[in-house]
Amino acid sequence: MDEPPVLLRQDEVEGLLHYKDLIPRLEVALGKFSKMDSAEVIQPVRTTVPLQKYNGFLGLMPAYLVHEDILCTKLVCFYKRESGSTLPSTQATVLLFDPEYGNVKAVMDGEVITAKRTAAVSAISAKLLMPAKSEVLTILGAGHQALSHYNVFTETFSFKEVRVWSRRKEMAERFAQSTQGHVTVWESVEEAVNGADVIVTVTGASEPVLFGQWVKPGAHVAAVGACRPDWRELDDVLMRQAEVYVDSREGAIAESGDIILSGAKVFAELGEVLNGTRPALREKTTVFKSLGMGIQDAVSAKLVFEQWKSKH
Ligand SMILES: NC(=O)c1ccc[n+]([C@@H]2O[C@H](COP(=O)([O-])OP(=O)(O)OC[C@H]3O[C@@H](n4cnc5c(N)ncnc54)[C@H](O)[C@@H]3O)[C@@H](O)[C@H]2O)c1
Ligand SMILES: O=C(O)[C@@H]1CCCCN1
Repeated sequence: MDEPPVLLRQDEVEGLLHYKDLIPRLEVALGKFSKMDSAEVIQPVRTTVPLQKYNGFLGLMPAYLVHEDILCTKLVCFYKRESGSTLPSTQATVLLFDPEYGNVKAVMDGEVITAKRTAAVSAISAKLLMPAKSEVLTILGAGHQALSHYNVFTETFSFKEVRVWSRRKEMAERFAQSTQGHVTVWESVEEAVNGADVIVTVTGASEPVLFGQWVKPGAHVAAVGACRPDWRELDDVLMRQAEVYVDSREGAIAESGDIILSGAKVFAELGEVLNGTRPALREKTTVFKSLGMGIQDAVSAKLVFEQWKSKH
């Protein structure tokens, strides 16, 4: 307990955190979260501190998984950046504690954890909710989350076609050059999503970029951006015509502009589907509205720490 915390840099976390280990643990954690049992999982809705001067927020994301004895918090700054800005839109650090003594066991980069656990949860949503025969994946946005989503979606599923759109075409082209498999670049969102079975929205937009009239009936949308109550990625038509799933109802009604401003009803949490207490309406148009949860960072951090310990 008196040992100083281990410091794990981004490249170390990258080498220690793998989707095949992460996804099953996230599924267990999401299921436990949705049982709403505070003897099992304690996770307050994230606290946000506005950084108005810089168009951003500091988010504090503590969580305690009681049975697994994982106490963790992520500290994440996120910003709305102007087009062409070279500044990062997210910077995160994760602290893993010894819950008995209260000391910090590890301080680790939170960028890779945020990228991988968010994409992994979207892949869980797609596994449950995308059409049984899904051939076309469209990614809207071409940043960090776009790449982690591309990686886990192509690792987990077999799409025939992967498309990307970004508000700056050169960024979409750069993205397509950086991926292992073939990705086609599209100039408009409308064309990019035409006929798509799965659509991932990973933009920094605060106004809708995806409109319901363009979305194929029965498609699945994993909506990852727009994490403030007045920010949108999806329009009212899509929000009202889709069955809406979330990671946390409490988080969604506090933080999601797409849900609050459209008046859409939340059908279920992903954890409820995993627990079998709410159905996966795969044949309907579905939206998974992701906001991100502290327990996702906690299980990721524990995994990284276990892997690191097994090598030292
Ligand atoms: N749900 C979660 O758990 C979670 C976790 C991390 C990040 N996020 C969110 O995901 C989004 C993407 O994060 P990232 O790390 O990939 O960011 P990034 O900065 O690496 O990429 C952002 C992408 O969005 C595009 N973009 C920015 N503003 C836009 C606009 N107004 N209209 C259209 N496109 C726009 C950029 O061109 C870029 O392609 C952000 O909104 C971020 O807050 C969500
Ligand atoms: O859950 C997260 O880590 C992110 C941080 C940035 C804003 C949206 N949610």
